[in-house]
Formats: sequence, structure tokens, C-alpha cells
Amino acid sequence: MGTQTRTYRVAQFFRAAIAGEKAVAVWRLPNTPETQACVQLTHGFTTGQPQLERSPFGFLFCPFQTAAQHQNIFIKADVQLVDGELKTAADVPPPTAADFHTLLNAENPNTWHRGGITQEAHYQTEQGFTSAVAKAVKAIQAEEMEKVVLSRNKLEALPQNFCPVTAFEAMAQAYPRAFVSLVSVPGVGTWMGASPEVLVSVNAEQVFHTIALAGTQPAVEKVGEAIWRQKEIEEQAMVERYILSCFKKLRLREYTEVGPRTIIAGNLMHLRTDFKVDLKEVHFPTLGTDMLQLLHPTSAVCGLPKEPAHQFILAHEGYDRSYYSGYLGPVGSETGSHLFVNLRCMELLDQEAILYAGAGITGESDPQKEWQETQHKMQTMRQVLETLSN
Ligand SMILES: C=C(O[C@@H]1C=C(C(=O)O)C=C[C@H]1O)C(=O)O
Repeated sequence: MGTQTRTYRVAQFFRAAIAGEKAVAVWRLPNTPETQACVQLTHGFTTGQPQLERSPFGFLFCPFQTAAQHQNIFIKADVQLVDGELKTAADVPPPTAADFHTLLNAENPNTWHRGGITQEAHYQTEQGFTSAVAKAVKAIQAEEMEKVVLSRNKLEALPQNFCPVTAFEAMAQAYPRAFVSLVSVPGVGTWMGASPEVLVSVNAEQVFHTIALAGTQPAVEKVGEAIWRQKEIEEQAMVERYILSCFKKLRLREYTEVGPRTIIAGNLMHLRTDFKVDLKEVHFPTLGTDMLQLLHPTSAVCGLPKEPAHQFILAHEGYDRSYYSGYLGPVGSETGSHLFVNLRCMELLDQEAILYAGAGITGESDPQKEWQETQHKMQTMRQVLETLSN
């Protein structure tokens, strides 16, 4: 009986990767039961602008804005865990694979990779956030831009004996419709989240998919009874328009558009419109890569027009978004590439987590309500931490 036929738990896989100083990703796609994981056995996981079509199987993890300390990361799936079984990529040298097997069979500690020395983090206060929102409203009323997404971060204590894989499992159970992930990269850090937002996805049948997601309110029992104000309707329509402008830039005219519909994301509801393109029909095999380049950061996390909104964020947000509102997900897999916006997420420090959330600001925004909205969005991760401390 060889080690290949043994089955492993996700926690074993994750802990072996951490003990071996390797980059590792664990994820579960929306509305699917399987948890998948991959580890890269070599170093050198920074990458340039992603090329989805030519990519080997792996996991992308990209920041809001690339900088020296926040680079695009690609975790090549040297070894993957599927239904408890290991699959090793053909190009992995046998001694390298054997070293990882040795680690897998050892008792490894419950820990995770930490980020660099950039953790002189600033945390946005209620006063700081609401005054940035008030400034944004003025700038929008002065027609300097139409919309800007302002966000903030918050430090929360981790429960005693916190285990990231147990937290991942709790998230996966609590949020079946979300993209649930746990990513840990040496020198970069450890992030986990339950994202409601597809950025770019191209499935095995070559169908491209993206969504316009915006507008937020606490979830009601019956989605059909949701009532949306003009502010949210317009805010979401801006995201739609932005996606359509990207299609136009690529001279793409054949797509399907469904929505906006009300969807539930944890304790919240959003408005969502789905756009799909059959890449075989339109003969546009690189649409995924091209749209990724044009879309990120979308007006759901940055604003409209993109440039002035981006500049406003850098000037007034008052902290470093790092990988929050970047994007992440598997690429080059048997089922295609599925990238999501890194939202409803947190970054793990030693004893604490940094939670992140933002809200779309328009000319009608009320600073206090926008602060409440970020509180509600942070609840997605806070609930997971609460479940684990009980
Ligand atoms: C910015 C976030 O969410 C985004 C902003 C939304 C909004 O402004 O209503 C809604 C969904 C997301 O596209 C976040 O969760 O931090």
C-alpha cells in the first residue's frame, strides 16, 4: 500500500504546507459541496498580469493595487487535495513530492503564514470614515466623480485556539452560496473570506460570466418582498454600465444580461445582474483575460469614473487595502477559471484578525448609514469568529 492511496484531511494538508514554508490555498466554489486545496512546493509565487488561458492549474491571489509589498501571487498546484486524495502535478520532481509526503505524515502545529513588516497598520475610526464619506459626497455633488467605494478595517481578537481550517469549515457551512477561501503565503500573510462577487469566470464549456453587484440592505425573510431605494438602484446600474463599457471597448456585442435580481449574501441582500458570453460562438478565447484587465478594480469596489475614484480612495481612505477588494480563485482547473472579488474577508495576525469592508458612496449617501453598512458587512466574518468562540 503506497502513500498515494491514503486519504488526508484538509487540516493535515494545510498544516503540512505551513510547516514546510509553502504557499497554500483552500477553497469551495459557490453552491458546490467539494472543498479543494493546493500547495506550491517551490518558492517564487509572485506573478505579473494573469493570463487565464495559458495558465497551469493553480490559485491566483491579487491585491487591490499592486505595490512592492503587495504583488500578484500565483500558487501553482504542485499538489492538490481532491476528496481527501493527493494528486501531484507531472512536473514535480519526485524527491520534492516525497518531502511533502513526509511532512503530511508528521504532527504539525496549528499556525499560519504572517505578512511582512508592513503591519504598522492604521485602523480607520468612525469619525475618520464618516468624514471621508462626507468629503466624497461633496466631490460627487461637485461632479468630480459619480461614485466612490470607501472602506475601512478593524482589529478583532481571535478566539482561543483558533484554527484557520476549522474557521474555513464554519464559513463553508454558514455561506453555501459564497466563494469561501483560505490562502496562506509565506511573507505575504493569511487571508480568509466568503465572497458574494464573481469577477471573471470561464467554465469548462467556455462560457464567460461576470456580475454587476451593488446595493446593500439587511436581508429580509422573503427575497421577493425586498424593496430598493433609488440610490441603490442607481448605484448598481453604474456597475452594469461599467461592465457594458468594457464589452464595448473589446467590441463585443453578443452577451446575455439577466437582472438586476435581489440576492442574499449572509446577513445582507444585494442587487445583481449576470452577464454571460459563449466564447465558442463569439470566437473570443481571450475574453476572460481581457475583461479581467479592464474590470479590476470594478466600480463595485473602486468607483466611477475609475481614475478619479481611485485617486480619491488613495487620498482619503487613510489605510492600506492590501489584498482586500483584490481578487482570488482557481485558474486553469478542470472546471475552468473562477475569480472572485476579495470581500467579506479578514487577514489573520497572531492573536487577532483584521476585518475589512466598504460601501458605495453616491451623491445621496448619508455618512452614518454608510458606516452602519460597513458594520453589517463585517458581520459576515465576525459571525464566524463568534461561532468558534462558543
Ligand atoms: C465593498 C464591499 O461590497 C461591495 C459593495 C456593495 C455596495 O456598495 O452596496 C455591495 C456589494 C459589493 O460589491 C464590501 O463587502 O466590502
